[in-house]
Amino acid sequence: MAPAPLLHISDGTRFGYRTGLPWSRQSRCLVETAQEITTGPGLHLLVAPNGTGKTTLLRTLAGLSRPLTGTLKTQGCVHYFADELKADPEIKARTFFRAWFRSAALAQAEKLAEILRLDLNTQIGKLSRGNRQKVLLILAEIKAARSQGSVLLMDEPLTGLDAETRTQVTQLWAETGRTTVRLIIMHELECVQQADSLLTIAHGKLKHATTRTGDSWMKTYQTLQS
Ligand SMILES: Nc1ncnc2c1ncn2[C@@H]1O[C@H](COP(=O)(O)OP(=O)(O)OP(=O)(O)O)[C@@H](O)[C@H]1O
Repeated sequence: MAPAPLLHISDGTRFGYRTGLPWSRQSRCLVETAQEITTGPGLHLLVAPNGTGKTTLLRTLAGLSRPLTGTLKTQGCVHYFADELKADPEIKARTFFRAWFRSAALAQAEKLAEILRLDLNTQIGKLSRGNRQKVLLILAEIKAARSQGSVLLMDEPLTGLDAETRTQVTQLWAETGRTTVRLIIMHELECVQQADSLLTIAHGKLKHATTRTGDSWMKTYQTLQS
């Protein structure tokens, strides 16, 4: 059996970007860990104000850039999804899924489309923003489910979805895929009933809460930010 997926960030790891010419590179740190952080299978939310470095952090965890200092460890198959679906606008959603999946996986994708009220016969370019996000969400779910232990990193996948769908999706995340580490950047914390932890960036430090403060993750977020 494959080991459980996990995500580990050592204490003192710094995330940011490098500027300047190769012989005079300068590092700009956006966020650093104030504690060692380990997340196992479950739903983990990354919520922080605009411009604090969430996307930079997620891209670094996905291996698309290096941390400025420190070490990261991911165990499992890492899937990273940026905030917008990149696909040929002329193909129908159904054709898109047929290109990715076969048999049982395709049936799961079609089932999920039905649950989320996505019309598979519309060209991707003619879908609304929210409906395009559903295509991305379904792709992510099925890809993660097909791997033996996945680390699923998603950047604002709920943007553009209506309130009912947001609640539906966050419930689905909480109830399914206990073999997947999901780290999700979002701003829509009010729609989350269940999650396993919350990460936030406050004053340049990455903070991690594994239990709720009070009766909501929103309250936990406010406490960590204060
Ligand atoms: N390679 C780079 N070169 C220059 N600036 C950069 C680079 N990477 C990130 N930044 C800057 O760092 C800041 C944080 O960016 P990032 O996209 O990680 O924030 P964010 O928290 O995801 O923001 P938002 O919530 O608005 O999506 C931004 O001001 C961005 O322009």
